[in-house]
Amino acid sequence: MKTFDTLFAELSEKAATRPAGSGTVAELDTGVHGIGKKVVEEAAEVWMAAEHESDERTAEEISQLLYHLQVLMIARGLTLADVYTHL
Ligand SMILES: N=c1c2ncn([C@@H]3O[C@H](COP(=O)(O)OP(=O)(O)OP(=O)(O)O)[C@@H](O)[C@H]3O)c2ncn1[C@@H]1O[C@H](COP(=O)(O)O)[C@@H](O)[C@H]1O
Repeated sequence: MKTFDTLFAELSEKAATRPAGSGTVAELDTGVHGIGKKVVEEAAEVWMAAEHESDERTAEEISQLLYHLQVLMIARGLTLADVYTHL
């Protein structure tokens, strides 16, 4: 099963090698402004799912929020350690 850390490694590799067809590369190319909008959108979807939908749908929306947060971290050049130090 993929974890937060293994997804981050995968996305970092995509950012470095920029393979054709990667949604991550396309999202990175929208910049911090575009990625930030996705983070806010997914956060709202997490909230709505938690209030009104199933556990599975809520977990799915949370996974999407985590994905977009990781893309934002990579766009800003942040590492996992940069974030973990604040946990
Ligand atoms: N985990 C994710 C992931 N989560 C979310 N997303 C993207 O975020 C979008 C979800 O945002 P939207 O709300 O716009 O989508 P939606 O169709 O409305 O979906 P819902 O929110 O309504 O469920 C998806 O369509 C994907 O483009 C993801 N895109 C990629 N990954 C993983 O990232 C890795 C690299 O992906 P690529 O760069 O595309 O190769 C792979 O392991 C992927 O599984």
